[in-house]
Amino acid sequence: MTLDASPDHREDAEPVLAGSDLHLSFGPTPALRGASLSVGAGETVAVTGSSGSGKSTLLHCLAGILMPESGQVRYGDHDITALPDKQRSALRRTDFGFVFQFGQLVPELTVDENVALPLRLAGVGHKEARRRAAHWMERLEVTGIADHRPGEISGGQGQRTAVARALVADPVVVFADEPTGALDSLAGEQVMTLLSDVAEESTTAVVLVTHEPRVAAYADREVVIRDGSTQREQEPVR
Ligand SMILES: Nc1ncnc2c1ncn2[C@@H]1O[C@H](COP(=O)(O)OP(=O)(O)OP(=O)(O)O)[C@@H](O)[C@H]1O
Repeated sequence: MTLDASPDHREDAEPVLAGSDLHLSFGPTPALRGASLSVGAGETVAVTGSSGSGKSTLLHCLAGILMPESGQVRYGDHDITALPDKQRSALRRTDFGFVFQFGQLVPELTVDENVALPLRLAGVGHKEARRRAAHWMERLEVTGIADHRPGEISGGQGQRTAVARALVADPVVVFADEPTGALDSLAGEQVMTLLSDVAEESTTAVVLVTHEPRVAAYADREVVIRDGSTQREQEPVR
């Protein structure tokens, strides 16, 4: 699925992705109780809130990983919540990128193989995948460790590798769940600076879950979630 998401139309354009009035419980535990969030092309939206407030659950619903019990997630012409499993999985592979708290790199593969992996899985040839991976490794400043394995690199290098991997297939939306949560502040700032620069220069929309105000400050907008309900939208405090 390809969306027209020119950066020139960021301000007024339809959101690229919009979840509205999402509800989801895990057994007796309500995780989302009326959560809404939209993100536009080239925009970074931070989801903040205390532990257990529903941030990750909201991200997972927006990304089509979890199905809400009610509410909609619009992506282009689709309601993701109405798509069959197979189509939602395909959409995640082709249109979305993911960065998690612990990079979740494949330990047996080198940095450049990890970055190229989404392209290889999508059937892109070896040479072309390496070429495109090299571009993103340079952009995320991990070229010097291209032939290292995840066990041989620092946490910050690992997260920058994970960001390069999330971006390598030119996703429309990147979902980042506490991408700096396991890093010291300097390494975290480097990851966030690079991620927000890339989003700013491109049409990539970023949904960023964080409990750290310093990380949320990199976003264009902040959505606060409390007890499963999104509270208000605000400019992040810088
Ligand atoms: N798989 C699950 N099974 C049962 N309960 C869950 C599950 N995932 C989340 N929950 C519950 O749903 C609520 C919201 O959890 P969620 O992980 O979305 O919060 P969060 O804001 O991301 O928290 P944190 O900042 O601690 O990661 C919590 O009460 C949590 O215990």
